[in-house]
Amino acid sequence: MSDEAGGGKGVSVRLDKVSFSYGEALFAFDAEFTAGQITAIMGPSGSGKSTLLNLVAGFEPPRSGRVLIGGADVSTAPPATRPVSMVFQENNLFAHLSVEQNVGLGRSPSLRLAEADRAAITDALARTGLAGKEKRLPRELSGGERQRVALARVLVRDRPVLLLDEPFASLGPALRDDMLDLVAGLHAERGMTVLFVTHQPQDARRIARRLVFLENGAVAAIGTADDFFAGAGPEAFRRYIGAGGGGALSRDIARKRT
Ligand SMILES: Nc1ncnc2c1ncn2[C@@H]1O[C@H](COP(=O)(O)OP(=O)(O)OP(=O)(O)O)[C@@H](O)[C@H]1O
Repeated sequence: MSDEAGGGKGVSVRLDKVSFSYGEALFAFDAEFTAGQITAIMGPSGSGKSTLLNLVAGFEPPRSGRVLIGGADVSTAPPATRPVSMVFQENNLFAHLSVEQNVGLGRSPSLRLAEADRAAITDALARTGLAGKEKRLPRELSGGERQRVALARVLVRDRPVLLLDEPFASLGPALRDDMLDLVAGLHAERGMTVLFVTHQPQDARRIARRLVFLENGAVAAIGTADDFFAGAGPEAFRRYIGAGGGGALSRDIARKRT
């Protein structure tokens, strides 16, 4: 498991009494994500996992409360100005741009690239196993390769916060493990703060130290992944992952009042 490794370059992410709504769907998030750690965000479909990431990324503005990144209030800051990279399940790439151009966007939105940028892109492509595929278009890649391109872009952007919204959900188990190991390797080297939305318990266990469990648009519990998977999470979590009931709530897992 990778955690607190690297140069400690990650910064904390805090949702301070954030409220938000999509019509009748209400959200109330109050949570802190520790700098430099990988936190898995789990919860039933519709519980608000993507919404939470969108609030951090700035794709949605809070109705009230504050979003703090590295202690700075970014609640009204546009997405492009936030110190954040994000990888989605799909559609991370521009279809008409080559692999190297898609990665280059991580350095310059206008693709005006200096020599140092080009060197960083070449390095990122090598590190993600994409050397030789620089000129291909996204449609000429496999699903796993496309996600590698997205991770190469994360590498060249080098932001202190990485948001992963089920990035490997459509990949098979072995490939998913490879990709998770790649993320863990990047994290070990860069020490960024990672918020990792996943429905897969084994994926959370593989790379996350902490776990945040959402229910009905709010944080229901926070604790270490080890405690959650040792059966100490709330019953709703055990139901969610399909484990049997029973077991007391660990004192190390803070159950949130909703
Ligand atoms: N753009 C939107 N407009 C209106 N409602 C939305 C929008 N995005 C999400 N919702 C609603 O908000 C709720 C939370 O959605 P969200 O995508 O955050 O859940 P999730 O936990 O990520 O779910 P899943 O595991 O299925 O991806 C759902 O009821 C969803 O229908």
